[in-house]
Amino acid sequence: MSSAVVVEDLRKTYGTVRAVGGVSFTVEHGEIFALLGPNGAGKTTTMEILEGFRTRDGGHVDVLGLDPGDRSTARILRERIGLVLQDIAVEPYLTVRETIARNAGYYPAPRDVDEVIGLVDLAGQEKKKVRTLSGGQKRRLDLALGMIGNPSLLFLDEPTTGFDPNARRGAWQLVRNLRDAGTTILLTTHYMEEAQELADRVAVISDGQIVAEGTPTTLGGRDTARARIRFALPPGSTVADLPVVAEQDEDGLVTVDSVEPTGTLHQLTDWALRHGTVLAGLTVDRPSLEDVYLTLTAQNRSAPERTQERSAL
Ligand SMILES: Nc1ncnc2c1ncn2[C@@H]1O[C@H](COP(=O)(O)OP(=O)(O)OP(=O)(O)O)[C@@H](O)[C@H]1O
Repeated sequence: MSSAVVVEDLRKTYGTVRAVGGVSFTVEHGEIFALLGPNGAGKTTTMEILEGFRTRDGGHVDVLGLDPGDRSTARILRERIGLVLQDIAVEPYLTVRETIARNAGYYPAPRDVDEVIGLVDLAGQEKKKVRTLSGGQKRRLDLALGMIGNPSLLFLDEPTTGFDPNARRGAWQLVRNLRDAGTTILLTTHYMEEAQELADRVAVISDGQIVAEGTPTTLGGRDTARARIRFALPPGSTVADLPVVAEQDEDGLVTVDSVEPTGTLHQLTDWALRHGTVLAGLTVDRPSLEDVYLTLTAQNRSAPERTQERSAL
């Protein structure tokens, strides 16, 4: 079976602003794919083109075997995708149940309304008018509207913004359950933890271009990056006493960067035991997804400035 979404060399410009400058990626059936990127990177523009809400200037796009720019198949596509957008207009004077039931009527084979109310954890709130919902409850209603049509492909644009930590974890489980039941999910998020927890694969988009793509654990060489070993310098010792090269910060914490942490740790713990001391607060880390993301997007942001500096010389 072909991929759920294929994007090749997608381009979109608004006036003089290049929003998307040659983006390519694929989303396989049954996976959760996350687009990460700073404000204005081009995520929403990309999503809107895939959803059929925005025209493209160039490139090839295939969503569930259809071209979202083709008006003749727009209705078929609309029935097979679900949308959770950043700002969904809903009738404020309808109740939660009425809103979900009304949207169910737009699809040929919708999910059961009460089942969906339960899934998004709005049971007990179904008689509330939409205008009285809290921000997080409103967002859960958005999720309900995205999934009521039983879509093959669900677009989630910053799905958990405004959620408290418990609600966020609940929403993550719901999204995983949808994926496990066969729904393909394409999401944007600003929360690295969300991408780490949910995504099978991520692409980082910066200034209209994809700067890295991979699994949350391997993105940007995270898995092979140097490990960072940290601990408190034992009393009476200096960094020069340690058996490896180390740096000490003003709080007394020692940092050792290592390409081979097993051996380095062995040297350090052996040294500590021989000196009858401990490496207090010992931790071993690789760069977090956020570290990698910040490096990737900072490199991209600073590139035009460097060009300017060079040209000023
Ligand atoms: N309708 C529009 N008209 C003109 N420029 C636009 C329009 N929509 C977006 N842009 C511009 O295109 C660029 C990409 O915007 P886009 O909304 O796609 O980014 P984003 O990655 O979704 O950002 P955010 O994380 O803030 O939602 C930005 O420079 C933005 O100002």
